[in-house]
Amino acid sequence: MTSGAPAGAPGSRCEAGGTGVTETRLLGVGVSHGVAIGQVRHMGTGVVEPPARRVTPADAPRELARTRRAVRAVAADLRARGTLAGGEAQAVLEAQALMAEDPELLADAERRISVGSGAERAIHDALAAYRALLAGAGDYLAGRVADLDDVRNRIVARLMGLPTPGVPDSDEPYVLIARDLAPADTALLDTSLVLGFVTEEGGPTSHSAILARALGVPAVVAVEGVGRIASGTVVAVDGSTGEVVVEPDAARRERLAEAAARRRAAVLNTKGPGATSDGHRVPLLANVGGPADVPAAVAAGAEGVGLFRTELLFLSGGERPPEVAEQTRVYREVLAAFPEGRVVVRVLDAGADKPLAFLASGATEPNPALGVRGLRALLAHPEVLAGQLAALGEAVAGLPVHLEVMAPMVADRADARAFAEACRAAGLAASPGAMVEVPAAALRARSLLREVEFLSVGTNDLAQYAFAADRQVGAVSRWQDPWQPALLDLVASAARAAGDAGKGCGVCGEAAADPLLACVLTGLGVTSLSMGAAAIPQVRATLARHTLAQCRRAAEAARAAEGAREARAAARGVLSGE
Ligand SMILES: C=C(OP(=O)(O)O)C(=O)O
Ligand SMILES: [Mg+2]
Repeated sequence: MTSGAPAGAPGSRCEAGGTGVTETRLLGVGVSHGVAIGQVRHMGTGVVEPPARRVTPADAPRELARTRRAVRAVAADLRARGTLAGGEAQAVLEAQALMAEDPELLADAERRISVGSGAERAIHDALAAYRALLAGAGDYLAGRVADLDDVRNRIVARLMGLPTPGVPDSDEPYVLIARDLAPADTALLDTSLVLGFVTEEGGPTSHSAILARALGVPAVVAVEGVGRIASGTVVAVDGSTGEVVVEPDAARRERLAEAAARRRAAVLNTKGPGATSDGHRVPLLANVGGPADVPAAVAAGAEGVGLFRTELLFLSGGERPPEVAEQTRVYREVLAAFPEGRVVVRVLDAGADKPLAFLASGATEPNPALGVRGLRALLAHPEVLAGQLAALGEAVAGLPVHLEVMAPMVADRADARAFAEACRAAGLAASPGAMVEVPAAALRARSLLREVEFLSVGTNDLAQYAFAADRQVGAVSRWQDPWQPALLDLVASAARAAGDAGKGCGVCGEAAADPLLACVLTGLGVTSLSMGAAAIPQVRATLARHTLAQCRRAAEAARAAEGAREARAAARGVLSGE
């Protein structure tokens, strides 16, 4: 058998032979690290096509009542799943429940019933119209189509008396394959049975990917043709390289199992603060969305919080921002969990994929990701920013924690100055910082650092804007790969400027959760890494195996490569070969 280096674009297929056994290797995008080997089971999310049953006007009230009951039951089920799952998943499931309960949707179904459609057909067609609107919106809304399809399948299945689509029944551990995993399912995956998962669609920042990392389950997304693998077939999933090997031969299974055991042992044996093997400190921090995420961060040994996404608090608040007292309570809960630690709170990042009615400009934006979002929205509504900074000031009073505050979507020095001035005006005793998410900010980091005390690179958005590749769209996931050398160049520019200014430059995007890339980022001069808690132990272990000089050489090799796959292979070559 010849394994060879991964070749081709994500989703490409190659045969490998050599010992008489033929394997099929599929390539996707590895989004959650680790290796899983096991039998395939498919997610039961096939579209249920309801019959075009005609009903008489006399039956219409009964059909409408059935529709209402089904919608209520599905929304309640989604909320119950959210309560069980907690954290980031809960907000996603709540959003799905709201989709199901949308009054416009019910009104459309009612219209269809009144002209003779049965309940299941009416809701199916009403959701199809809604879906077409979302898919055609050409922006972040298109990324919600999978969530909407899941809502449709659940309501239609309930009306037709079919089992709820979702995770397959199995007593044996398995590798889950799906077109795209709906949040309702990933939230409740039994990690003792699900060895890993593979999806045909999705990208590194899709819900499936984010939730897989939160669960600590190996995952590969954007694997073309994976839906055709028969149930029961054994596959090996490598969430680090993005490889899915169908019917791996004995030698490969052994190699992968050994590598997985080595990684597990390294994780168990590496404790303490983040550092390279020669003692260069790189604090490992957690990304949190609120107090619910804190226990996992503490358990993983996070040295603090590098990104507190405050949007969740605002997204659940409805028409108005949450009261200052409520904000203060929530912030204090997170701050109190890290005495003597560092907690970086990001002020509200609204707009684009996180729309909030009370911050909308009123004008419809043709491309919200390039519109009034992040800091731009806050500067247009200074009272919201002032309320948040006031709440933070009250929350930190008397606590020994080292609080830092940063702004999302800073584009230039004027933005950085406006944010630093707002912090000063609020009398907040916390260092102000700027997120580097816009290429202009990375290129002119030096100028931003005249206004703020630190930088934090958000690689998710930085990749989106550097490559003009919407982070919600699986079809452009190749450009969202944080190993893209152009992205590494931008990170290097920000880190060098911060180093020259004697200030810190962290990374808090998903890139920091990739253990190999964490070494490369360290080599580029990044001074702290913040990630979902589940990734911290593996990143700590990998960093502890390499010196700073090795990390620097790996960074140089990656930047010299022509593409993301080549960059990863080059860095791997340097780090495993030395
Ligand atoms: C950390 C980031 O912010 P978010 O994912 O919340 O937009 C990023 O863009 O990398
Ligand atoms: Mg961002």
